[in-house]
Amino acid sequence: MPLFGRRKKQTEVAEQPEPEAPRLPDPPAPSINGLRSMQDHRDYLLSLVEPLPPFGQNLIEAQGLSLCEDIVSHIDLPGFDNSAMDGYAVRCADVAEAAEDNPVDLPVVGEIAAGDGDLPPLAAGTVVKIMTGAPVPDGAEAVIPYEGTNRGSETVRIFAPGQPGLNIRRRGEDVTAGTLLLNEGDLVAPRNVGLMAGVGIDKVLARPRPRVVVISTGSELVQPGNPLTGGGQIYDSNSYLLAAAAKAAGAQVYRVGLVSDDPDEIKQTISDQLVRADLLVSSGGVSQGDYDLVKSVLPELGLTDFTEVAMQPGKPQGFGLIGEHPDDRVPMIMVPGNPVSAFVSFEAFVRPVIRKLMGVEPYVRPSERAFATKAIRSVKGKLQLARGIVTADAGGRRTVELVGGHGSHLMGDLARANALVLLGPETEVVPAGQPVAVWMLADG
Ligand SMILES: Nc1nc2c(c(=O)[nH]1)N[C@H]1C(S)=C(S)[C@@H](COP(=O)(O)OP(=O)(O)OC[C@H]3O[C@@H](n4cnc5c(N)ncnc54)[C@H](O)[C@@H]3O)O[C@H]1N2
Ligand code: MOO
Repeated sequence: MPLFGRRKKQTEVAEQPEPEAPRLPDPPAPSINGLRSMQDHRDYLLSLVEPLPPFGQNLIEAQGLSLCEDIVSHIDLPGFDNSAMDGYAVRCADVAEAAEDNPVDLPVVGEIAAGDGDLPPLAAGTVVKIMTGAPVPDGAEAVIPYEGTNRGSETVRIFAPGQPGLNIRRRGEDVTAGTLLLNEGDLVAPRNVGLMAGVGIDKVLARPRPRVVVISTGSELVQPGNPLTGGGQIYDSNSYLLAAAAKAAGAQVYRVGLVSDDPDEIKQTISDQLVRADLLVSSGGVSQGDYDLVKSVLPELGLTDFTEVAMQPGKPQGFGLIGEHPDDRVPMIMVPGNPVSAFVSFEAFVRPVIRKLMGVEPYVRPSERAFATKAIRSVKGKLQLARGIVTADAGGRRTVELVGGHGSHLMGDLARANALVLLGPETEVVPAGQPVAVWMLADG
């Protein structure tokens, strides 16, 4: 029997490709003069963060948060018929003829205070004293306030008639059991907190406030409250500015403050903060300078994207997903150090990301319209975010005037402004009387 020789299979050693180093998804291509547009950069950052998972929040904590459930009342409000006035609960027939010149005397058979229960019905020909909020007994049809009586204790003299329902707040006239009070996605306002407490709810499912850690970098920086000891020193305003803005946007803020231009200190500080951050925000060190270390050091801590955006101020921008483990990476937005640039970058990028983490739409501040009182000049080729003061004229029409110059160090002018004026890359001049887009900077 022929032996069919079997070729010994050659063990093929498949070439293993080098595992690809993890990196951020491809950023958008430059679209304006070789730079990335503000919208593209913002959309890119928004695509890289997800809303935080919701959990049960105490009512007070929930104020300002976005609900992740519908809220239904399980009780009626009011929960029972009750008196709207301090006075006497009566049967209408007993006081039908009562008037200033024809008082009616009736025996007072008891007193009901707010909180009392198990009440006997009101017998014909009698009244009962009743306080505001106290339950109205069966049989009583109206409440005559003290002011329409002689306030008697054993017997009361009544000078006014009462129609059925007078001064009685009916069970369920405000809210009935089963009513939808709030929808998933609604923001919880203080009055909603009151309503939910009023129907007995103490916890709601909502996304938490993002924990935002704010760091400013720069060896020239001095903590406010301390003296400036050397020439060239300045106070760290950015960590305060960014922390305050993040707080106003709804975040829970940890202001770490200043870190000097030392690579190890920057790395150590950022690594130490990861554990308590849903978002890191740093200022400074993202431009071309020899000591702009954020840009050179951060790639060692995670996946980063440094770019230039076609906007002024706020051109140099950095973003990262920081941390070693893919599941644990924390987003970080690195804004430029000039204070106005830092603030404008906050409005353009950090605020939308905070809102996405909170699940609060719209993520982007809506542009509104205001009419230039004087001609506004702009620099072509970049989106200018100039500082402006918006006022309503006599007819209620919004007008806007620029405040200060274009310099991104002009903090005084920024503080005087109440709006950012958006002048597109094509704009050279907006003639007086023409509309421009503005972001109104609501304070608080
Ligand atoms: N050769 C180039 N130089 C610069 C460019 C460029 O394209 N080429 N871009 C300029 C622009 S635009 C900006 S914006 C800044 C951004 O610089 P950095 O993000 O690297 O910021 P720093 O150099 O650290 O600081 C800039 C400026 O801001 C002051 N600063 C920084 N931190 C604070 C703080 N916490 N509180 C107050 N003030 C702060 C700092 O002292 C500098 O004056 O780069 C331009 N240069
Ligand atoms: O971009 Mo810088 O922020 O113009 O001053």
